[in-house]
Amino acid sequence: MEPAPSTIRDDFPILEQTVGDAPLVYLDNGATTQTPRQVYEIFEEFYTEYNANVHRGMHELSHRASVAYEQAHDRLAEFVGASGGRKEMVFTKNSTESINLVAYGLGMSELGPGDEIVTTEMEHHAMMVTWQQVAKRTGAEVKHVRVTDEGRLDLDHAAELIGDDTAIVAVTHVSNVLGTVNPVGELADMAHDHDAYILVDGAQSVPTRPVDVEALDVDFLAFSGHKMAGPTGIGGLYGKRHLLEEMDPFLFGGEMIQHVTLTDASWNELPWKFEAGTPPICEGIALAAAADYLDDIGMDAIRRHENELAQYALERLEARESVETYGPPSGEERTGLVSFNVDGIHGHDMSSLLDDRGIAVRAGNHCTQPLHDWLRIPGSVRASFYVYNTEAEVDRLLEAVDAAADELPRHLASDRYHDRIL
Ligand SMILES: Cc1ncc(COP(=O)(O)O)c(CN[C@@H](CS)C(=O)O)c1O
Repeated sequence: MEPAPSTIRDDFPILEQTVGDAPLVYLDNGATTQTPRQVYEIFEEFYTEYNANVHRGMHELSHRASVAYEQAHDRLAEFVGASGGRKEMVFTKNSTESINLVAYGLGMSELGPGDEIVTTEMEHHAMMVTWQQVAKRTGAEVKHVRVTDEGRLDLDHAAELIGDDTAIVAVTHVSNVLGTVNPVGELADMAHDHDAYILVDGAQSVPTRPVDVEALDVDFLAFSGHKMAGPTGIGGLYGKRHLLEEMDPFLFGGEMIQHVTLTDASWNELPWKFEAGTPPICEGIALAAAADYLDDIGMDAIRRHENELAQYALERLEARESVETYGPPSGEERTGLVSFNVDGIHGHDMSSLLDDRGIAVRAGNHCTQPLHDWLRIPGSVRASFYVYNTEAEVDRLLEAVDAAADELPRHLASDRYHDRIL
């Protein structure tokens, strides 16, 4: 039996507040999700009972912290379907750092002139900028798979681009703007048919649907804890064990070494080789609690709930003549987000008006400027849902969108947000 959002909401006291004189409607989950008591209570337990550094102390507290931190790696490996446990799960700060770990550990060391990196037009800057910089520094060439008019990847174009010169395919699993769910298993087959690696950006998929890295046969998967009901400052990189064994670290220091002389060093075993210095210990332990929390709801139940809310919102937005929506049309499964604009109203004004009504959305380019250039818009308004959101909250959003069309002078750019880069 899937717990209803109403019972889930009891785990998120933050949602019970009012903003201005309206109950909070938090619809910015694509940026970061809220954290249930089952996760934030980990912090009190850790800092009152067993806070200590890991792998360094020969004492009880350090032992308990080390065991919990190590087991958290095993738990997150299990969460994404990795049978290799902690040997295939590196904790990082976030998806961005996970992607950069592959860029430095593999891209910078293995790519050169003649090699090609295939990515897509819908990538977040964490992928877009990282791989363009790898190309600039190695002489490799970046190619971008086109996005169709309906916001899907053009797979025929992908098949054209992925060839014998392709060294790595770097693709988002789910678009944080379009809501599109990309066929990364198919793209992995294309990459492997040409002996290329595939790195998947799972920032918006790991929190919202079942992800099985071995069934998909991806080589690397990046994700962030704060997008999956976990804390900020912790993320993960799944990597096939043999690939991580072959990769060199790019952060050096304590913890990641085995033996050090004045002139050289040998590396620690996986995953510690890639976790230099004191890690985010409690954050990692809390992330395992977040994985437990989401699994208790059920990742397929979350996928269904996300899609249902997105369809509910999209159908209603599509029905409004003054509203333009982005991504696949209603009826086609998507993740729990809808990006849109209301004719003549700047996204920042819309976001400001919604905020006045207690509704938190995001407006801007959502760290996908090339995608917005392709959409020929300066930005978009994005409502993104999670396990605790309800249809009644979508109704609040739509009522406010309708009110904006009447209340806001057209083309008035409010100065409240314009000086902020969103
Ligand atoms: C597809 C995708 N890929 C990478 C990232 C980066 O996640 P970090 O935890 O910040 O490293 C994000 C984060 N997107 C947020 C912040 S820009 C959004 O509002 O859409 C993402 O959506």
